[in-house]
Amino acid sequence: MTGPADGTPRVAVLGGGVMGEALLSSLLTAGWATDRVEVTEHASARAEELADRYGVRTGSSNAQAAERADVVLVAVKPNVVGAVLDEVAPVLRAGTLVVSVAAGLPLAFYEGRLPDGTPVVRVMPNTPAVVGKGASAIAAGRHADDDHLALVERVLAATGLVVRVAEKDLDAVTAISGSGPAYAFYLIDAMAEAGVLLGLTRDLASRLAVATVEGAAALAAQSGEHPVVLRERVSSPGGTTVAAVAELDAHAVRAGVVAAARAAAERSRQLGAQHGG
Ligand SMILES: NC(=O)C1=CN([C@@H]2O[C@H](COP(=O)(O)OP(=O)(O)OC[C@H]3O[C@@H](n4cnc5c(N)ncnc54)[C@H](OP(=O)(O)O)[C@@H]3O)[C@@H](O)[C@H]2O)C=CC1
Ligand SMILES: O=C(O)[C@@H]1CCC=N1
Repeated sequence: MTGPADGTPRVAVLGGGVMGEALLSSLLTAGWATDRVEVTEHASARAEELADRYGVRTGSSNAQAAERADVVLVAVKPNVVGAVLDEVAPVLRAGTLVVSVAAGLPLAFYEGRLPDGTPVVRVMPNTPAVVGKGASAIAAGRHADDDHLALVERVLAATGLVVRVAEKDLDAVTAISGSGPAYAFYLIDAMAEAGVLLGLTRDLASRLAVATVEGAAALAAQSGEHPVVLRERVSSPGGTTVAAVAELDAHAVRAGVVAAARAAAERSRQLGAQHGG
């Protein structure tokens, strides 16, 4: 693995949007010095905002940033990835690791556009990475070895859980953890709205909903018990919870979650076919 004397590879984050900023912030939290990270953005106002907030170099040239980098993190929308790869491919130094968070696009798409032998790793992160509570899955391309995966794990160290998967599983991962925070926010919003309907103030209902979902997730994680067991423990015979869960079943909420995840996985496959062909 190439890298400077201090062992910290130089990273270029291409695309400083929601996910690019999350990765930038986690790199700095993981100990990267500000002069080892740079970000490209084509909107100059956003580039300035990131430079001010994080003290890193920002610019608009993907090629210049990639040329200097040991690790190139692609964090643009799937429909822009092809153009960005065409910009950076001619200047990549041998051994530079390319890492992409784009949904759907297969590793073969990157390998076909980058110099032969370029190591590529796909990552599916999620937005709770911003608070160190993310869940990411990583999959290695043909030329990426264990050291490359270990480096990606180091890059993601401050984002939360990181798991290694086979590429074939990434559409499913995208449907569960990539898009999943939106399902949880949907539930939080619905619970808060219900609280308002029942007469609570919006502020109180929101705080209770957030703390309850956070607490339930922490209990599930720490106890290691099956969610059904944890749900049964909340459900007194003839009590309030069984009455509520019967309504969730009657409204097919479980089937709705399954259908939502299937739709997300299918959309991930479509994005790959649409922009990665
Ligand atoms: N958001 C999420 O929860 C997750 C997103 N992802 C993936 O992350 C990637 C980025 O998504 P997200 O951060 O949400 O999207 P954003 O739109 O927030 O970020 C993309 C950023 O890239 C900038 N950009 C566009 N074209 C270029 C270019 N040619 N060179 C440099 N920068 C450019 C955009 O600027 P401008 O807005 O001015 O066009 C924007 O700031 C996507 O591929 C997505 O699939 C993966 C997992 C989760
Ligand atoms: O909605 C999207 O396409 C991206 C990928 C996973 C989460 N957000």
